[in-house]
Amino acid sequence: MISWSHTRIPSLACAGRLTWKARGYIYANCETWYAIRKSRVLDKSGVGPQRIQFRPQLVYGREGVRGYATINNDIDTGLAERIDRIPVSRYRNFSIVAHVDHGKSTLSDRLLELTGTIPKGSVGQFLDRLDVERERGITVKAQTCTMLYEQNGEDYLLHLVDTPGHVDFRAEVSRSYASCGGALLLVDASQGVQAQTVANFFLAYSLGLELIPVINKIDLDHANIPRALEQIETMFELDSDRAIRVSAKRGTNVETILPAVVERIPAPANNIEKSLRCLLVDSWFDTYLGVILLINVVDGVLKRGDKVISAHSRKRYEVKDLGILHPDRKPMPHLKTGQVGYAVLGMKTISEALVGDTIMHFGNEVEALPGFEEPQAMVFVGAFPAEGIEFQTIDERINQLVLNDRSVSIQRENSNALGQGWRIGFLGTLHASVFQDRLQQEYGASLIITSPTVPYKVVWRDGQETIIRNPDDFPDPAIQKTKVKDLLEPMVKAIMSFPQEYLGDVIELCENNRGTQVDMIFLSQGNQVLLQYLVPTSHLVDDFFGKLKGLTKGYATLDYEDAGYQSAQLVKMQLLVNGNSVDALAQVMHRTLAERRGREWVKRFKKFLRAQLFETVIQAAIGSKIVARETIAARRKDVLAKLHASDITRRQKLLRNQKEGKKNLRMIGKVTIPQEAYQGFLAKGEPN
Ligand SMILES: Nc1nc2c(ncn2[C@@H]2O[C@H](COP(=O)(O)OP(=O)(O)OP(=O)(O)O)[C@@H](O)[C@H]2O)c(=O)[nH]1
Repeated sequence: MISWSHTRIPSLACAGRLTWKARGYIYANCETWYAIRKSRVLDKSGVGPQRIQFRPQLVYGREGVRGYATINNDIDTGLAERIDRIPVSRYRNFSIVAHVDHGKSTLSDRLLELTGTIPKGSVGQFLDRLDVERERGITVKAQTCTMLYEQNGEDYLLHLVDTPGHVDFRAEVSRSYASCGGALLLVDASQGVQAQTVANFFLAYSLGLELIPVINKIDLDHANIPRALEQIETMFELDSDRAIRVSAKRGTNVETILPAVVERIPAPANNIEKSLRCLLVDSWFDTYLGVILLINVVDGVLKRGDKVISAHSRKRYEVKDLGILHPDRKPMPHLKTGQVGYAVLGMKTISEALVGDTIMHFGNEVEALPGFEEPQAMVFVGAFPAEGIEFQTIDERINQLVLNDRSVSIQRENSNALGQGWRIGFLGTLHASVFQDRLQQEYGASLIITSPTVPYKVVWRDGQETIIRNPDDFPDPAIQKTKVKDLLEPMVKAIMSFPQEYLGDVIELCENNRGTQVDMIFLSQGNQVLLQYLVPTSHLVDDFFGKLKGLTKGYATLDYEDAGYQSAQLVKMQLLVNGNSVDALAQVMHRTLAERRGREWVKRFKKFLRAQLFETVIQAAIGSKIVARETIAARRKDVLAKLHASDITRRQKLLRNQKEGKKNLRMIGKVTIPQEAYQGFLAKGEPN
């Protein structure tokens, strides 16, 4: 019988020579795993490599096999000197931007292979390191990688950023643009320009980035290269003759990309003599090292042991470690102007690392860099532990996850129906579902998640403004009458792209969702339409994209941007069970939707609520006004079961007593709402 023991191994930074008994699993984080995979794994006699199996989170070997892997954490002086010899004029910082699934991560893999940064045939989509990214095939976090590229006998230092394509993660894209001189604008030849290609293009263009159009997936049978070329020319006014045609999957023609990068993307400005200014681009938490920062050295040189100060918090730190991501952390003696790399300053919590902050030399402080706007949560949900799960356990888990996803905002909340929980804010619905998946995947936690809600704004008569993230906090009609001046709802500008034949249906969908048309452009000789509508965010998060895809047989793509607040007739609808409000289910909505939704709600909740011993009344109410009502008859206990059929007086007495008893019950009794009723009501399906 095999008995497995569990051994934790130190992370790369503190590991020198790693030995383990392969009788047990060794848990390793992704980077350590990759380092082990690359290092030679030998058995005791040095014969190896042994049959060791690798998976991202796990390294394990056959029973009885002993082995060791050597992980080198010293500075690779050869590499450091090679990088040092490269002048800043031969640095190129660029990102790959595209619509979802147009092949950014696949192309990144090819470029990493071409430059020898990763071995050929590595695990696909190398820069998508999170499990959830691999499983869903989407990039959630922007990833940076340094590559060395030789051309005509000269070395170039390239910094590549693989950005997420999905609109929820747009903040990641704009942050990564800040350290880039240009971008590869990737277009799938079979799909052509899509909504997010347009949005990403305008973002890059507004920042003055040099764009190189790349047509990908030319290997596909249904690739339509002329259409893609025509679209980039008419839409973006980019010279289609200079577009590069590749198949990232097969590697066809990808070798022409890097020479174009070298030729067309400008080097970062050379400010090596200036005082140090590093822009904090990203941060993440490592159990062993604490907070790791991704920095862009805008001016000067940052060295190990340097004393630095944060422009934002004025806290002082010492540089404990720094280096490049190649693709894992490779320690270096210093990072120079134009370089993008990691730094460990000994920060204990992620809240110390404010993205957009400027790090400067202590005692030589200069003007801070402009920084970034923090992305605002666009959708909120209430989350509550399911029955049998401790609040404290999940609380720790959720906070751990938030450590690595700063864009998630979290606050504790209390519900009369579901107990203690959290109100969690996300950048969008995909972001919310990715986060839930991560929770379930990484911790196996089960949660009850309430319907998504958007942040409404209340303007009070005294001029103050409040953002309402929890529908329960929305002012009641009585308070509105006396104290509220205006109620506003958040809006988005939705950009949709789809074949023209669906135009009528899509316009109807937008109008039904209280949309206002902004613009309409016909592309590809009128075959493709680019439609822009102003839509309330609450409608967008209510599966607008799902409905759009359904109408267009999956051909439509959607992108959106924040369009501020607009005055609206808003009401809070509550669900009452025997007169008691179920706070976790309250929702704010437009007045015109209230009656229909109210009727749907009470019908739906009735389906999931089991009959009680007394009559149960389910109502949808706006303030004191009831808009819909359903009744569940009392569950009748058969009090006559043991009675002889002919005993009529006794029979009537028993029934009379039962009726009386129920009356009392109704007065004092509380409806027991099982958690499955909430779960069922909030989920999309029907009861079993
Ligand atoms: N046939 C073909 N498929 C490709 C090519 N490039 C990428 N793909 C496939 O397209 C799908 C999406 O590729 P990814 O590289 O994950 O796309 P992405 O743009 O990084 O996706 P997000 O990170 O979600 O935005 C994968 O199934 C790839 O295998 C190509 O040149 N030819």
